[in-house]
Amino acid sequence: MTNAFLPRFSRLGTPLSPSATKVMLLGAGELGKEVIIALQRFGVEVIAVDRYADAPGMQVAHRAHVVSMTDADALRAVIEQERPHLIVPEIEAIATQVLADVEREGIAEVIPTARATQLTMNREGIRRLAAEELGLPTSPYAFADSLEELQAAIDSGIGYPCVVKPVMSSSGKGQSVLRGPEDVQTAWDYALAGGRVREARVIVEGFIDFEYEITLLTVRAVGADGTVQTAYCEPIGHLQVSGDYVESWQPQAMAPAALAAARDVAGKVTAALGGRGIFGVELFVKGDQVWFSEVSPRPHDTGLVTLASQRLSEFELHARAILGLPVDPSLRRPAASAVIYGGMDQAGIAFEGVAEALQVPESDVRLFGKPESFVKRRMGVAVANGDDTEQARKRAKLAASRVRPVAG
Ligand SMILES: Nc1ncnc2c1ncn2[C@@H]1O[C@H](COP(=O)(O)OP(=O)(O)OP(=O)(O)O)[C@@H](O)[C@H]1O
Ligand SMILES: NCC(=O)N[C@@H]1O[C@H](COP(=O)([O-])[O-])[C@@H](O)[C@H]1O
Ligand SMILES: [Mg+2]
Repeated sequence: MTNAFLPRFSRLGTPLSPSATKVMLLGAGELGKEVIIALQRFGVEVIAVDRYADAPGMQVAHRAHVVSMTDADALRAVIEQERPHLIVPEIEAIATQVLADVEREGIAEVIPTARATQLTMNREGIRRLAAEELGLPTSPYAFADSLEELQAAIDSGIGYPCVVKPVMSSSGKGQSVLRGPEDVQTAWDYALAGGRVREARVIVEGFIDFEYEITLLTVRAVGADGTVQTAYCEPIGHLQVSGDYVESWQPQAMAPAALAAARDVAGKVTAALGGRGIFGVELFVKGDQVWFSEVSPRPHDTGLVTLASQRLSEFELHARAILGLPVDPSLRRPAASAVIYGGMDQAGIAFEGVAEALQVPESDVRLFGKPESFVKRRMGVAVANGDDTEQARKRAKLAASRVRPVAG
């Protein structure tokens, strides 16, 4: 399966002509926007799909469709209408059975594989694969379908502190840390409200008292000998607030043994998911010890830092890998990223202070162009280079702080 479609890409077509190499992005947020730009630099014809109009990626794609991607019939219809060669999921909330069907029927290749998207959209799928099939170190965990089951799981081994998350959620939605029995009811209610689907199922994880956490961007791409090979970017350190990333930097210094363990875990989990493309492997680290947390079979938000740090950003690496082209994961210069939030609930906001932000040495700003702002919606990011990550972090934070969202 992996190589079946590759011969098509030994040549790249002309967009909007019969020879076009056509790629459909399912999800067209800030990460997809950068992937689309990278694909278009190779003359790929790109179709962006998302649940709302004027999503960031739609603004740079050849065509766009507004589709509820969790609606299997609607998703199937847009795929049949467009007939892309490659389907590139950019978010988790997708009717993944449709992806499995179109892959099996040979209609399109799914990046990295339909199975990878199915396993990672639900925390249970990826956690059982990693811990039970691959034997990778993870936090202790259990699944629960009711408040009583949750309490029983905590009492019979997970203990406190622990973390409760809906099995289907992302960006920290519905997630909370429990310090004692008094927190269980609140955590359960919060998880039910924050899940992506109306499913009352949660994972409860033992709290890992890590020193730092990283994203290890791992690329599976076709090498010179025609087989898929694995390449690792330098580790990305990041800071999360309420389960959502606010700052990231690269490289994160690691003890050699911890780095080796991190690569080992990332290599095993990405090999099990298969296919081509970039993966964001999330790991917790303490000393030489490494725990697998989760993996995105697509570019990772903390990887926005690679826009400044690497010769090829994670988005360019993804584009190359999926097209069967060679990759280079090397770091160019230490860098950091800092998130710019909307700060208000309003459509069509504006941004002041960009000129002042760009006065910061070696800085850059990306404004995603999301049509509607929410207080905690990520609307942009500042990135900056430095002689080391400490300097880069200071610069990125300073640049981000100078960008002021204002009512349009
Ligand atoms: N078991 C744990 N022990 C300690 N910290 C944890 C644990 N699980 C999650 N966290 C913290 O919460 C953050 C978010 O968790 P996780 O990645 O599982 O959520 P998510 O909703 O999938 O977020 P995203 O979609 O942004 O990756 C982690 O990066 C980490 O900082
Ligand atoms: N952690 C996953 C992640 O960062 N995904 C990125 O955020 C967008 C959704 O943003 P929105 O919620 O503001 O629409 C997604 O489309 C993707 O680019
Ligand atoms: Mg995560």
